[in-house]
Amino acid sequence: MHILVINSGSSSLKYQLFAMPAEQPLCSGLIERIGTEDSVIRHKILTGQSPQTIERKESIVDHAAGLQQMLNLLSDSDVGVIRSRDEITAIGHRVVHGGEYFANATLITPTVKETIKSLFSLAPLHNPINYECIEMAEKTFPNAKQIAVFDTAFHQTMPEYAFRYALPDALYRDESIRAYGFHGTSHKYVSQKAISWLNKPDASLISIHLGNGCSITAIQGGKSIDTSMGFGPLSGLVMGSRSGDIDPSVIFHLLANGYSSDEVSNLLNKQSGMQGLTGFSDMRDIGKAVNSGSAAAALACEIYAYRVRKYIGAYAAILNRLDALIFTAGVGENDSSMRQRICSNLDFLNIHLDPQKNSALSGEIRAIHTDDSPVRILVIPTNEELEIANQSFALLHND
Ligand SMILES: Nc1ncnc2c1ncn2[C@@H]1O[C@H](COP(=O)(O)OP(=O)(O)O)[C@@H](O)[C@H]1O
Ligand SMILES: CC(=O)OP(=O)(O)O
Ligand SMILES: [Mg+2]
Repeated sequence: MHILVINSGSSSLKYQLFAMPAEQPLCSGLIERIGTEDSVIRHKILTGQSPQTIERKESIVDHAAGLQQMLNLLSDSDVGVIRSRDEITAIGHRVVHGGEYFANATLITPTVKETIKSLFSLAPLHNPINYECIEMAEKTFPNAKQIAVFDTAFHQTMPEYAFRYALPDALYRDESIRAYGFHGTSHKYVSQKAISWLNKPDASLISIHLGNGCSITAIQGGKSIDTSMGFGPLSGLVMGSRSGDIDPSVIFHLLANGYSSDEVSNLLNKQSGMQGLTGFSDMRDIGKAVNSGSAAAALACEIYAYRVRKYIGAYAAILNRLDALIFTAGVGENDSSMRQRICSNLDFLNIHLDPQKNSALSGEIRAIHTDDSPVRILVIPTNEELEIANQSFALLHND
């Protein structure tokens, strides 16, 4: 059975086609910097003796245009890996916000689509794009089952004292205002890898997902017990273009000074974070700016790392034990200097990074702590697509 997975993030679109249940990837792709002049599509064909990569640099204006490119490549007469669209049995979609409605992978029906739509305002960078991808996939693959896997699902195990805000009770009871948490598919995938690596099912872990969006999760015995994103994917860590934690008083001040609520939302979601501090949202551009002596870029990196360190301290306290830190996603997997900044001066928590191991490059799971570090530090490449394919396969087989 072939399952196509579509993972649309805020600035990227990732996809993989798997032969299931073998978990064999047939092709995969990544479209980055969507919405900019220098978008890149990297499409990998994995069916031959050695992988073949097609790379194209061109302006891809939005996720729909990216998805169309992917669909053309999948069934291309030269490089395509499927002959007919009917070869695809199911499409697994990453959907960011499932509110309190979805704790598991779900078959997409018109009612499910309406619910995803009703959550647009809670995840404005994500749910509308996820919805658009679902509609395009339904039109292109009318015979395939469409399945949604929600970022919020893994965090449904958080205890009430962690997911409730100190707001009037009615706001939770009547309007479902609470923390939901995001990147759950990624935190689940990498924490299960860490548990296997440590051979410790009851491990206390802190999973640090640093992509364009960033979040950190405390995990006890394979379950999320707290996470830095909340009602929407805006709180917590400093991100590519999102502010992370700020005092809500800033919002009242802006509203009182002529900003509309849409303008405040745009400011906090798209013009803040590293983008606001440096003019760049991509950590590779920020790294170049630091190397060429930009004081603003260096300060922004300090702010970014400091926020992560504060959360590591907080989560070590609530876990009351720490077996491993996990770094994952675009920045977490690739940016050794950011990992170094984050892990410096954490000796009090028994976290000791080995600079040499940290700077080694590898696409595999790897340990970067010193030999005598009581807390392990792991870099684990996330694979949200494989996790979504597995959950979709399980749903179709009622496992
Ligand atoms: N080699 C690298 N060095 C530093 N940062 C990188 C590198 N590769 C990717 N990144 C960062 O990863 C971010 C994207 O992460 P990713 O997890 O793919 O994001 P998302 O899924 O949120 O779109 C980019 O914005 C970039 O800053
Ligand atoms: C929820 C979220 O922030 O997702 P992404 O990192 O893919 O933008
Ligand atoms: Mg992502």
